[in-house]
Amino acid sequence: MKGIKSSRMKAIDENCEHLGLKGLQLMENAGAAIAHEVRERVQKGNVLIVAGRGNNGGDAFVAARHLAYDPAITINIALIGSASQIRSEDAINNYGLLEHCRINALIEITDPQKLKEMGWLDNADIIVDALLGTGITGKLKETEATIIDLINDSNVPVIAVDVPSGFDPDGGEFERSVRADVTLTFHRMKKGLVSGHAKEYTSEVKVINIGVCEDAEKYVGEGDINAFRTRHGDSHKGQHGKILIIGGGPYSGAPALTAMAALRAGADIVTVAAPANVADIIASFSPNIIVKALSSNILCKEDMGTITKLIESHDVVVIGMGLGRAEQTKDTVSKIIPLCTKVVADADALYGIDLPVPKGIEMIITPHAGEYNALGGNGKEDTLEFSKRNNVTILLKGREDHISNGKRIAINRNGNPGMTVGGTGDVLAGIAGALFATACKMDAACGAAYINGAAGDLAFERMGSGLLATDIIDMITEVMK
Ligand SMILES: NC(=O)C1=CN([C@@H]2O[C@H](COP(=O)(O)OP(=O)(O)OC[C@H]3O[C@@H](n4cnc5c(N)ncnc54)[C@H](O)[C@@H]3O)[C@@H](O)[C@H]2O)[C@@H](O)CC1
Ligand SMILES: [K+]
Repeated sequence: MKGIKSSRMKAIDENCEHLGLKGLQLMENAGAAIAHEVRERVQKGNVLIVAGRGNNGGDAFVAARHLAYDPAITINIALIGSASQIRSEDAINNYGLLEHCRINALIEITDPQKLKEMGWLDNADIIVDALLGTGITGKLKETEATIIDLINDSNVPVIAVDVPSGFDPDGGEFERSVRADVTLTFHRMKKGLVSGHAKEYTSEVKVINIGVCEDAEKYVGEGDINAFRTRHGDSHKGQHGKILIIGGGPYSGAPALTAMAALRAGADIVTVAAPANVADIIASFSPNIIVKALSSNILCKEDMGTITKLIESHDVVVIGMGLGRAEQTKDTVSKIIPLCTKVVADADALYGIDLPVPKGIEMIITPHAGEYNALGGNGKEDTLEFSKRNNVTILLKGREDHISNGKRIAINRNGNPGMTVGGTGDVLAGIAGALFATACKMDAACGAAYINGAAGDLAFERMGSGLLATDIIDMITEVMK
Protein backbone atom coordinates (compact mmCIF):
# COMPACT_ATOMS: atom_id res chain seq x y z
CA MET A 1 0.00 0.00 0.00
CA LYS A 2 1.34 3.44 -0.92
CA GLY A 3 0.96 6.39 1.41
CA ILE A 4 0.14 10.06 0.94
CA LYS A 5 2.18 13.04 2.10
CA SER A 6 0.96 15.07 5.06
CA SER A 7 0.58 18.12 2.77
CA ARG A 8 -1.84 16.11 0.61
CA MET A 9 -3.82 15.07 3.68
CA LYS A 10 -3.98 18.72 4.74
CA ALA A 11 -5.27 19.70 1.29
CA ILE A 12 -7.96 16.98 1.47
CA ASP A 13 -9.03 18.19 4.95
CA GLU A 14 -9.26 21.76 3.67
CA ASN A 15 -11.24 20.67 0.61
CA CYS A 16 -13.68 18.92 2.98
CA GLU A 17 -14.08 22.17 4.93
CA HIS A 18 -14.96 24.02 1.71
CA LEU A 19 -17.50 21.37 0.79
CA GLY A 20 -19.13 21.91 4.20
CA LEU A 21 -17.64 18.96 6.10
CA LYS A 22 -16.13 20.56 9.18
CA GLY A 23 -12.81 19.55 10.73
CA LEU A 24 -14.76 19.09 13.94
CA GLN A 25 -16.80 16.32 12.32
CA LEU A 26 -13.68 14.53 11.10
CA MET A 27 -12.09 14.92 14.53
CA GLU A 28 -15.17 13.39 16.15
CA ASN A 29 -14.85 10.31 13.96
CA ALA A 30 -11.11 10.06 14.61
CA GLY A 31 -11.65 10.34 18.36
CA ALA A 32 -14.45 7.78 18.35
CA ALA A 33 -12.18 5.30 16.56
CA ILE A 34 -9.43 5.81 19.15
CA ALA A 35 -11.92 5.21 21.97
CA HIS A 36 -13.07 2.04 20.21
CA GLU A 37 -9.50 0.76 19.94
CA VAL A 38 -8.85 1.51 23.63
CA ARG A 39 -11.95 -0.49 24.66
CA GLU A 40 -10.90 -3.38 22.46
CA ARG A 41 -7.66 -3.56 24.42
CA VAL A 42 -8.65 -2.45 27.94
CA GLN A 43 -12.05 -3.32 29.35
CA LYS A 44 -11.24 -2.13 32.87
CA GLY A 45 -8.36 0.03 34.08
CA ASN A 46 -6.37 3.22 33.64
CA VAL A 47 -6.03 5.07 30.35
CA LEU A 48 -3.35 7.74 30.09
CA ILE A 49 -3.85 10.23 27.31
CA VAL A 50 -0.74 12.21 26.39
CA ALA A 51 -1.98 15.10 24.28
CA GLY A 52 -0.19 17.82 22.37
CA ARG A 53 -1.53 21.26 21.58
CA GLY A 54 -2.51 20.56 17.97
CA ASN A 55 -5.36 18.66 16.34
CA ASN A 56 -3.62 15.37 17.11
CA GLY A 57 -4.27 16.19 20.77
CA GLY A 58 -7.79 17.28 19.77
CA ASP A 59 -8.51 13.76 18.48
CA ALA A 60 -7.56 12.36 21.89
CA PHE A 61 -9.79 14.85 23.75
CA VAL A 62 -12.70 13.46 21.73
CA ALA A 63 -11.59 9.91 22.60
CA ALA A 64 -11.55 10.85 26.29
CA ARG A 65 -15.13 12.13 26.07
CA HIS A 66 -16.26 8.89 24.43
CA LEU A 67 -14.45 6.75 27.01
CA ALA A 68 -15.77 8.75 29.93
CA TYR A 69 -19.11 6.96 29.64
CA ASP A 70 -17.54 3.70 30.72
CA PRO A 71 -17.36 3.51 34.54
CA ALA A 72 -14.76 0.73 34.35
CA ILE A 73 -12.25 3.09 32.78
CA THR A 74 -10.27 5.78 34.60
CA ILE A 75 -8.98 8.54 32.36
CA ASN A 76 -5.97 10.72 33.13
CA ILE A 77 -4.96 13.36 30.63
CA ALA A 78 -1.52 14.93 30.42
CA LEU A 79 -1.64 18.01 28.22
CA ILE A 80 1.92 18.78 27.19
CA GLY A 81 2.17 22.55 27.43
CA SER A 82 -0.58 24.82 28.62
CA ALA A 83 -4.19 25.01 27.53
CA SER A 84 -3.70 28.64 26.46
CA GLN A 85 -1.26 27.36 23.78
CA ILE A 86 -3.87 25.21 22.03
CA ARG A 87 -4.30 27.01 18.73
CA SER A 88 -6.86 25.18 16.64
CA GLU A 89 -10.52 25.97 17.30
CA ASP A 90 -11.48 22.31 16.94
CA ALA A 91 -9.02 21.20 19.61
CA ILE A 92 -10.03 24.11 21.91
CA ASN A 93 -13.67 23.12 21.49
CA ASN A 94 -13.03 19.50 22.43
CA TYR A 95 -10.71 20.47 25.26
CA GLY A 96 -13.45 22.70 26.72
CA LEU A 97 -15.98 19.85 26.65
CA LEU A 98 -13.79 17.73 28.93
CA GLU A 99 -14.90 19.91 31.82
CA HIS A 100 -18.33 18.31 31.44
CA CYS A 101 -17.10 14.71 31.32
CA ARG A 102 -16.03 12.15 33.87
CA ILE A 103 -12.27 12.65 33.56
CA ASN A 104 -10.26 11.56 36.62
CA ALA A 105 -7.60 14.25 36.24
CA LEU A 106 -6.17 16.60 33.65
CA ILE A 107 -2.85 18.31 34.18
CA GLU A 108 -0.80 20.70 32.12
CA ILE A 109 2.79 19.51 31.86
CA THR A 110 5.61 21.92 31.14
CA ASP A 111 8.24 19.91 33.04
CA PRO A 112 8.44 16.24 31.96
CA GLN A 113 9.56 15.23 35.46
CA LYS A 114 6.08 16.14 36.68
CA LEU A 115 4.57 13.41 34.50
CA LYS A 116 6.99 10.93 36.03
CA GLU A 117 6.24 12.06 39.56
CA MET A 118 2.47 11.76 39.03
CA GLY A 119 2.92 7.99 38.73
CA TRP A 120 0.46 7.88 35.83
CA LEU A 121 2.95 6.20 33.52
CA ASP A 122 3.48 3.35 36.02
CA ASN A 123 -0.24 2.87 36.67
CA ALA A 124 -1.47 3.08 33.10
CA ASP A 125 -2.89 0.02 31.35
CA ILE A 126 -2.67 1.81 28.04
CA ILE A 127 -1.28 5.10 26.72
CA VAL A 128 -2.89 7.09 23.93
CA ASP A 129 -0.08 8.93 22.18
CA ALA A 130 -1.58 12.12 20.75
CA LEU A 131 1.39 14.40 21.25
CA LEU A 132 2.35 15.05 17.62
CA GLY A 133 0.72 14.04 14.35
CA THR A 134 1.13 15.19 10.79
CA GLY A 135 1.70 18.77 11.98
CA ILE A 136 5.24 18.11 13.20
CA THR A 137 7.77 20.55 11.73
CA GLY A 138 11.52 20.85 12.13
CA LYS A 139 13.67 19.42 14.86
CA LEU A 140 11.94 17.84 17.82
CA LYS A 141 11.77 20.30 20.73
CA GLU A 142 11.75 19.89 24.45
CA THR A 143 9.42 19.16 26.34
CA GLU A 144 8.17 16.80 23.63
CA ALA A 145 11.47 14.94 23.18
CA THR A 146 11.67 13.86 26.84
CA ILE A 147 7.98 12.96 26.93
CA ILE A 148 8.58 10.58 24.01
CA ASP A 149 11.41 8.93 25.97
CA LEU A 150 9.20 8.60 29.03
CA ILE A 151 6.43 6.94 27.00
CA ASN A 152 8.94 4.49 25.48
CA ASP A 153 10.55 3.74 28.84
CA SER A 154 7.20 3.02 30.49
CA ASN A 155 6.69 -0.36 28.81
CA VAL A 156 2.96 0.35 28.74
CA PRO A 157 1.12 -0.58 25.51
CA VAL A 158 0.71 2.49 23.28
CA ILE A 159 -1.94 3.43 20.72
CA ALA A 160 -0.44 6.04 18.39
CA VAL A 161 -2.87 8.60 17.00
CA ASP A 162 -2.37 9.10 13.25
CA VAL A 163 1.43 8.59 13.47
CA PRO A 164 3.72 7.75 16.40
CA SER A 165 4.78 11.10 17.88
CA GLY A 166 8.13 12.32 16.63
CA PHE A 167 7.94 10.12 13.54
CA ASP A 168 8.18 11.92 10.19
CA PRO A 169 4.83 11.29 8.45
CA ASP A 170 6.50 11.87 5.07
CA GLY A 171 9.24 9.30 5.61
CA GLY A 172 12.15 11.67 6.22
CA GLU A 173 14.79 11.57 8.95
CA PHE A 174 13.63 11.96 12.53
CA GLU A 175 15.42 12.16 15.82
CA ARG A 176 13.26 9.93 18.00
CA SER A 177 9.76 8.59 18.01
CA VAL A 178 7.23 6.85 20.19
CA ARG A 179 7.25 3.09 19.65
CA ALA A 180 3.61 2.13 19.42
CA ASP A 181 1.79 -1.20 19.70
CA VAL A 182 -0.74 -0.09 17.14
CA THR A 183 -1.07 3.03 15.00
CA LEU A 184 -4.46 4.37 13.96
CA THR A 185 -3.95 6.54 10.91
CA PHE A 186 -6.81 8.54 9.50
CA HIS A 187 -8.38 8.38 6.07
CA ARG A 188 -5.30 7.19 4.17
CA MET A 189 -2.01 5.48 4.83
CA LYS A 190 0.68 8.14 5.31
CA LYS A 191 3.82 7.98 3.20
CA GLY A 192 6.18 7.65 6.18
CA LEU A 193 4.23 4.76 7.68
CA VAL A 194 5.19 2.46 4.82
CA SER A 195 8.82 3.59 4.59
CA GLY A 196 12.01 1.76 5.61
CA HIS A 197 12.00 0.95 9.32
CA ALA A 198 8.52 2.35 9.99
CA LYS A 199 7.16 -0.88 11.43
CA GLU A 200 9.65 -0.67 14.31
CA TYR A 201 7.74 2.39 15.50
CA THR A 202 4.20 1.84 14.23
CA SER A 203 3.65 -1.91 14.72
CA GLU A 204 0.33 -2.71 13.06
CA VAL A 205 -1.14 0.27 11.18
CA LYS A 206 -4.91 0.52 10.91
CA VAL A 207 -6.29 2.97 8.36
CA ILE A 208 -9.43 4.49 9.85
CA ASN A 209 -12.27 5.86 7.77
CA ILE A 210 -13.23 9.23 9.27
CA GLY A 211 -15.90 10.10 6.70
CA VAL A 212 -13.94 12.28 4.26
CA CYS A 213 -16.16 12.94 1.24
CA GLU A 214 -15.04 11.50 -2.05
CA ASP A 215 -15.21 14.82 -3.89
CA ALA A 216 -12.61 16.35 -1.55
CA GLU A 217 -10.06 14.06 -3.20
CA LYS A 218 -11.52 13.66 -6.65
CA TYR A 219 -11.83 17.37 -7.42
CA VAL A 220 -9.20 20.03 -7.05
CA GLY A 221 -10.25 22.65 -4.51
CA GLU A 222 -9.18 25.48 -2.23
CA GLY A 223 -7.15 23.03 -0.18
CA ASP A 224 -4.92 22.44 -3.19
CA ILE A 225 -3.83 26.08 -3.33
CA ASN A 226 -3.49 26.97 0.34
CA ALA A 227 0.16 25.93 0.44
CA PHE A 228 0.89 28.49 -2.29
CA ARG A 229 -0.68 31.30 -0.29
CA THR A 230 1.76 31.28 2.61
CA ARG A 231 5.28 32.66 2.63
CA HIS A 232 7.79 32.52 5.42
CA GLY A 233 9.00 35.80 6.92
CA ASP A 234 12.62 34.92 6.13
CA SER A 235 12.02 34.47 2.38
CA HIS A 236 14.70 35.94 0.11
CA LYS A 237 14.71 37.14 -3.50
CA GLY A 238 14.58 34.31 -6.01
CA GLN A 239 13.41 31.74 -3.48
CA HIS A 240 9.94 31.65 -5.04
CA GLY A 241 11.11 30.85 -8.46
CA LYS A 242 13.18 32.06 -11.36
CA ILE A 243 11.15 31.19 -14.41
CA LEU A 244 12.46 31.10 -17.96
CA ILE A 245 9.83 31.40 -20.66
CA ILE A 246 10.84 30.36 -24.15
CA GLY A 247 8.22 31.54 -26.62
CA GLY A 248 7.23 33.93 -29.35
CA GLY A 249 8.40 34.46 -32.90
CA PRO A 250 5.31 34.21 -35.06
CA TYR A 251 3.41 35.69 -32.07
CA SER A 252 4.38 38.17 -29.38
CA GLY A 253 1.42 38.37 -26.97
CA ALA A 254 1.43 34.73 -25.86
CA PRO A 255 4.78 34.66 -23.99
CA ALA A 256 4.01 38.07 -22.46
CA LEU A 257 0.75 36.68 -21.01
CA THR A 258 2.65 33.67 -19.64
CA ALA A 259 5.25 35.93 -18.07
CA MET A 260 2.73 38.21 -16.39
CA ALA A 261 0.73 35.23 -15.12
CA ALA A 262 3.88 33.67 -13.63
CA LEU A 263 4.70 36.94 -11.83
CA ARG A 264 1.16 37.28 -10.50
CA ALA A 265 1.23 33.67 -9.32
CA GLY A 266 4.23 34.49 -7.15
CA ALA A 267 7.38 33.91 -9.22
CA ASP A 268 10.21 36.20 -8.16
CA ILE A 269 12.00 36.57 -11.47
CA VAL A 270 10.64 35.94 -14.96
CA THR A 271 12.81 36.03 -18.07
CA VAL A 272 11.42 35.64 -21.55
CA ALA A 273 13.79 34.31 -24.21
CA ALA A 274 12.16 35.30 -27.49
CA PRO A 275 13.17 35.59 -31.13
CA ALA A 276 14.67 38.97 -32.04
CA ASN A 277 11.69 40.24 -34.03
CA VAL A 278 9.35 40.13 -31.00
CA ALA A 279 11.73 40.72 -28.08
CA ASP A 280 11.17 44.48 -27.89
CA ILE A 281 7.43 44.14 -28.29
CA ILE A 282 7.32 41.69 -25.36
CA ALA A 283 9.50 44.00 -23.24
CA SER A 284 7.15 46.89 -23.99
CA PHE A 285 4.21 45.06 -22.37
CA SER A 286 5.65 45.42 -18.88
CA PRO A 287 8.81 46.63 -17.13
CA ASN A 288 8.44 43.62 -14.80
CA ILE A 289 9.53 41.18 -17.51
CA ILE A 290 13.19 40.62 -18.34
CA VAL A 291 13.53 39.88 -22.06
CA LYS A 292 16.45 38.17 -23.74
CA ALA A 293 16.46 38.54 -27.53
CA LEU A 294 17.38 35.41 -29.50
CA SER A 295 19.18 35.39 -32.84
CA SER A 296 16.49 35.15 -35.48
CA ASN A 297 12.76 35.47 -36.20
CA ILE A 298 12.03 31.98 -34.93
CA LEU A 299 13.58 29.74 -32.29
CA CYS A 300 16.44 27.88 -33.98
CA LYS A 301 19.53 25.80 -33.19
CA GLU A 302 21.83 28.87 -33.25
CA ASP A 303 20.11 29.94 -30.01
CA MET A 304 21.19 26.82 -28.10
CA GLY A 305 24.22 28.49 -26.47
CA THR A 306 22.20 31.42 -25.11
CA ILE A 307 19.38 29.18 -23.99
CA THR A 308 21.67 26.67 -22.27
CA LYS A 309 23.10 29.47 -20.09
CA LEU A 310 19.64 30.83 -19.31
CA ILE A 311 18.36 27.39 -18.28
CA GLU A 312 21.25 27.05 -15.83
CA SER A 313 20.28 30.26 -14.04
CA HIS A 314 16.55 29.51 -13.77
CA ASP A 315 14.52 26.98 -11.75
CA VAL A 316 11.75 26.21 -14.21
CA VAL A 317 11.45 26.46 -17.99
CA VAL A 318 8.04 27.16 -19.56
CA ILE A 319 8.23 26.55 -23.28
CA GLY A 320 5.96 26.74 -26.30
CA MET A 321 3.69 29.79 -26.31
CA GLY A 322 3.64 31.49 -29.71
CA LEU A 323 6.72 29.62 -30.97
CA GLY A 324 5.12 28.37 -34.17
CA ARG A 325 5.78 24.95 -35.63
CA ALA A 326 8.63 25.50 -38.07
CA GLU A 327 10.72 22.32 -38.42
CA GLN A 328 13.85 23.91 -36.95
CA THR A 329 11.85 25.30 -34.03
CA LYS A 330 10.50 21.81 -33.25
CA ASP A 331 14.04 20.37 -33.52
CA THR A 332 15.37 23.05 -31.18
CA VAL A 333 12.61 22.33 -28.66
CA SER A 334 13.60 18.65 -28.64
CA LYS A 335 17.23 19.67 -27.95
CA ILE A 336 16.24 22.08 -25.16
CA ILE A 337 14.11 19.62 -23.16
CA PRO A 338 17.01 17.30 -22.12
CA LEU A 339 18.79 20.33 -20.62
CA CYS A 340 15.89 21.13 -18.29
CA THR A 341 15.29 19.76 -14.80
CA LYS A 342 11.79 21.21 -14.42
CA VAL A 343 9.83 22.13 -17.51
CA VAL A 344 6.27 23.06 -18.46
CA ALA A 345 5.62 22.30 -22.14
CA ASP A 346 2.63 23.96 -23.75
CA ALA A 347 1.17 24.79 -27.15
CA ASP A 348 3.67 24.57 -30.04
CA ALA A 349 6.34 22.92 -27.86
CA LEU A 350 4.05 19.89 -27.62
CA TYR A 351 4.92 19.21 -31.26
CA GLY A 352 8.65 19.21 -30.50
CA ILE A 353 8.88 17.10 -27.35
CA ASP A 354 9.96 13.46 -27.43
CA LEU A 355 7.93 11.03 -25.36
CA PRO A 356 8.50 9.26 -23.07
CA VAL A 357 10.43 11.92 -21.21
CA PRO A 358 13.82 10.63 -20.01
CA LYS A 359 14.29 10.01 -16.28
CA GLY A 360 15.67 13.01 -14.40
CA ILE A 361 13.52 15.53 -16.27
CA GLU A 362 10.38 16.62 -14.51
CA MET A 363 7.80 17.70 -17.07
CA ILE A 364 4.28 19.07 -16.91
CA ILE A 365 2.42 19.22 -20.21
CA THR A 366 -0.70 21.34 -20.67
CA PRO A 367 -2.38 20.17 -23.90
CA HIS A 368 -5.94 20.74 -25.05
CA ALA A 369 -7.78 17.78 -26.56
CA GLY A 370 -6.32 18.23 -30.08
CA GLU A 371 -2.73 18.49 -28.83
CA TYR A 372 -3.31 15.52 -26.54
CA ASN A 373 -4.49 13.39 -29.45
CA ALA A 374 -1.45 14.43 -31.47
CA LEU A 375 0.73 13.21 -28.58
CA GLY A 376 -0.96 9.80 -28.71
CA GLY A 377 -3.48 10.38 -25.93
CA ASN A 378 -6.65 8.39 -26.06
CA GLY A 379 -9.43 10.34 -24.32
CA LYS A 380 -9.52 11.75 -20.82
CA GLU A 381 -9.95 8.29 -19.29
CA ASP A 382 -6.43 7.53 -20.55
CA THR A 383 -4.67 10.40 -18.73
CA LEU A 384 -3.37 8.22 -15.89
CA GLU A 385 -1.93 5.58 -18.20
CA PHE A 386 -0.65 8.28 -20.58
CA SER A 387 1.26 9.99 -17.74
CA LYS A 388 2.68 6.72 -16.52
CA ARG A 389 3.91 5.53 -19.89
CA ASN A 390 5.35 8.93 -20.84
CA ASN A 391 6.85 10.02 -17.48
CA VAL A 392 4.96 13.32 -17.48
CA THR A 393 2.33 15.03 -15.43
CA ILE A 394 -0.51 15.94 -17.73
CA LEU A 395 -2.95 18.79 -17.33
CA LEU A 396 -5.48 18.05 -20.04
CA LYS A 397 -7.47 21.23 -20.56
CA GLY A 398 -11.19 21.05 -21.15
CA ARG A 399 -14.55 21.94 -19.66
CA GLU A 400 -13.22 19.88 -16.78
CA ASP A 401 -9.44 19.69 -16.62
CA HIS A 402 -8.06 16.18 -16.05
CA ILE A 403 -4.75 16.13 -14.23
CA SER A 404 -2.62 13.05 -13.66
CA ASN A 405 0.88 12.14 -12.57
CA GLY A 406 0.47 8.47 -13.43
CA LYS A 407 -0.49 7.65 -9.84
CA ARG A 408 -3.78 9.47 -9.45
CA ILE A 409 -6.21 11.62 -11.40
CA ALA A 410 -7.62 14.92 -10.15
CA ILE A 411 -10.34 16.88 -11.88
CA ASN A 412 -10.67 20.64 -11.91
CA ARG A 413 -14.18 21.83 -12.58
CA ASN A 414 -14.09 25.60 -12.11
CA GLY A 415 -13.76 28.03 -15.02
CA ASN A 416 -16.43 29.16 -17.47
CA PRO A 417 -17.26 29.38 -21.19
CA GLY A 418 -15.89 32.96 -21.31
CA MET A 419 -12.45 31.40 -20.99
CA THR A 420 -12.50 30.07 -24.53
CA VAL A 421 -11.01 33.47 -25.51
CA GLY A 422 -7.41 33.36 -26.80
CA GLY A 423 -4.56 33.52 -24.32
CA THR A 424 -6.07 31.67 -21.35
CA GLY A 425 -3.84 28.65 -22.02
CA ASP A 426 -0.78 30.92 -21.95
CA VAL A 427 -1.92 32.24 -18.57
CA LEU A 428 -2.36 28.71 -17.23
CA ALA A 429 1.15 27.71 -18.34
CA GLY A 430 2.62 30.74 -16.57
CA ILE A 431 0.82 29.93 -13.32
CA ALA A 432 1.96 26.31 -13.56
CA GLY A 433 5.57 27.43 -14.07
CA ALA A 434 5.46 29.68 -11.02
CA LEU A 435 3.95 27.04 -8.74
CA PHE A 436 6.30 24.34 -10.04
CA ALA A 437 9.27 26.31 -8.68
CA THR A 438 8.26 25.41 -5.11
CA ALA A 439 6.10 22.30 -5.51
CA CYS A 440 6.00 18.85 -7.10
CA LYS A 441 4.55 18.38 -10.59
CA MET A 442 1.13 17.20 -9.47
CA ASP A 443 0.65 19.88 -6.82
CA ALA A 444 1.76 22.57 -9.27
CA ALA A 445 -0.53 21.31 -12.06
CA CYS A 446 -3.55 20.96 -9.75
CA GLY A 447 -2.91 24.34 -8.15
CA ALA A 448 -2.48 26.04 -11.52
CA ALA A 449 -5.69 24.58 -12.96
CA TYR A 450 -7.64 25.72 -9.92
CA ILE A 451 -6.14 29.22 -9.71
CA ASN A 452 -6.62 29.78 -13.46
CA GLY A 453 -10.26 28.65 -13.31
CA ALA A 454 -11.02 30.64 -10.16
CA ALA A 455 -9.40 33.79 -11.60
CA GLY A 456 -11.41 33.21 -14.79
CA ASP A 457 -14.61 32.95 -12.74
CA LEU A 458 -13.87 36.26 -10.98
CA ALA A 459 -13.09 37.87 -14.34
CA PHE A 460 -16.39 36.50 -15.70
CA GLU A 461 -18.30 37.99 -12.75
CA ARG A 462 -16.92 41.42 -13.59
CA MET A 463 -16.61 41.32 -17.37
CA GLY A 464 -19.08 38.69 -18.52
CA SER A 465 -18.29 36.63 -21.58
CA GLY A 466 -16.20 39.48 -23.05
CA LEU A 467 -13.43 38.71 -20.57
CA LEU A 468 -9.84 38.77 -21.78
CA ALA A 469 -6.81 36.73 -20.78
CA THR A 470 -5.37 39.90 -19.21
CA ASP A 471 -8.49 40.14 -16.98
CA ILE A 472 -7.71 36.65 -15.69
CA ILE A 473 -4.14 37.69 -14.90
CA ASP A 474 -5.52 40.66 -12.94
CA MET A 475 -7.59 38.28 -10.80
CA ILE A 476 -4.80 35.82 -9.91
CA THR A 477 -3.72 37.77 -6.84
CA GLU A 478 -7.34 37.99 -5.67
CA VAL A 479 -7.60 34.18 -5.80
CA MET A 480 -4.26 33.65 -4.09
CA LYS A 481 -4.80 36.16 -1.25
N1 LIG B 1 -9.40 18.45 9.66
C1 LIG B 1 -8.21 18.12 10.12
O1 LIG B 1 -7.23 18.86 9.93
C2 LIG B 1 -8.04 16.84 10.89
C3 LIG B 1 -6.87 16.61 11.60
N2 LIG B 1 -6.70 15.50 12.32
C4 LIG B 1 -5.57 15.36 13.25
O2 LIG B 1 -4.79 16.51 13.26
C5 LIG B 1 -3.42 16.17 13.17
C6 LIG B 1 -2.68 17.31 12.59
O3 LIG B 1 -2.93 18.40 13.43
P1 LIG B 1 -2.06 19.71 13.47
O4 LIG B 1 -1.82 20.17 12.10
O5 LIG B 1 -2.72 20.63 14.43
O6 LIG B 1 -0.65 19.23 14.02
P2 LIG B 1 -0.22 18.28 15.21
O7 LIG B 1 -1.27 18.15 16.22
O8 LIG B 1 0.33 17.05 14.61
O9 LIG B 1 1.02 19.09 15.81
C7 LIG B 1 0.95 20.48 16.03
C8 LIG B 1 1.56 20.80 17.36
O10 LIG B 1 2.86 20.25 17.43
C9 LIG B 1 3.81 21.21 17.85
N3 LIG B 1 5.05 20.91 17.12
C10 LIG B 1 5.24 20.91 15.79
N4 LIG B 1 6.49 20.56 15.50
C11 LIG B 1 7.11 20.28 16.67
C12 LIG B 1 8.43 19.87 17.01
N5 LIG B 1 9.35 19.65 16.08
N6 LIG B 1 8.73 19.67 18.32
C13 LIG B 1 7.81 19.88 19.26
N7 LIG B 1 6.54 20.29 19.01
C14 LIG B 1 6.21 20.50 17.72
C15 LIG B 1 3.20 22.54 17.45
O11 LIG B 1 3.66 23.54 18.30
C16 LIG B 1 1.70 22.27 17.61
O12 LIG B 1 1.33 22.52 18.94
C17 LIG B 1 -3.40 14.88 12.40
O13 LIG B 1 -2.23 14.14 12.64
C18 LIG B 1 -4.65 14.20 12.92
O14 LIG B 1 -4.36 13.50 14.10
C19 LIG B 1 -7.86 14.67 12.60
O15 LIG B 1 -8.54 15.31 13.65
C20 LIG B 1 -8.77 14.56 11.44
C21 LIG B 1 -9.18 15.90 10.92
K1 LIG C 1 0.68 10.84 17.64
